[in-house]
Amino acid sequence: MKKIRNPWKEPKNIGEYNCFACSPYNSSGLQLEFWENHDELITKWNPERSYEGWIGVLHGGIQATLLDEIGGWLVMVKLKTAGVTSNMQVSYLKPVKVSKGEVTVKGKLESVEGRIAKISASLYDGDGEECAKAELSYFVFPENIAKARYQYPGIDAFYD
Ligand SMILES: CCCCCCCCCCCCCCCC(=O)SCCNC(=O)CCNC(=O)[C@H](O)C(C)(C)COP(=O)(O)OP(=O)(O)OC[C@H]1O[C@@H](n2cnc3c(N)ncnc32)[C@H](O)[C@@H]1OP(=O)(O)O
Repeated sequence: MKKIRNPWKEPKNIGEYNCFACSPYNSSGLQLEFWENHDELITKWNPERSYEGWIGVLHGGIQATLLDEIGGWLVMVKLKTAGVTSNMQVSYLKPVKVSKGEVTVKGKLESVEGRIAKISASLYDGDGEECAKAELSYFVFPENIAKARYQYPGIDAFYD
């Protein structure tokens, strides 16, 4: 698995880079990191009880955030541009027990039709069981727009 570099992780971005899911500077956020494994993008995250909905169960909104974020980074790494989520459908298959520890989220590009990228993503609990999955549509911007408006730094910035 290849580690993906976070191109915005620079002290000069403190206070500016606040993504709830991926900013290392957002103390209220998930502070996700990413890896690439062939056609998949992967993140791992250790839930704490403060992210529960029902007792002991990871809140479904947090699960949706994890599934959405893997899509955002997949667009940046695999399609080499930036996009925004235009649609996502989540299926919650089994409760994610916080006590089972680190969850793993994997995303994969399914297709690109015009400006819409279709992405599938799955969330696995600490036992490796698939507990949620999503079908995502991302509206993908041309690279020049991504660079001009979305701070997209270009693909080389994601690799050491
Ligand atoms: C300091 C460092 C910080 C770094 C910071 C990093 C953060 C790193 C996080 C990454 C990971 C995020 C992962 C979370 C993902 C979400 O959470 S995204 C947020 C949730 N989603 C949204 O907010 C989307 C809301 N929906 C929409 O904006 C619109 O419905 C959609 C999806 C853009 C589609 O709209 P549409 O009307 O079908 O499309 P349209 O208006 O034709 O085009 C949209 C825009 O693209 C432009 N465009 C499209 N195609 C072209 C083209 N070929 N040429 C030029 N312009 C074009 C259009 O001009 C238009 O621009 P504006 O008019 O808005 O200025």
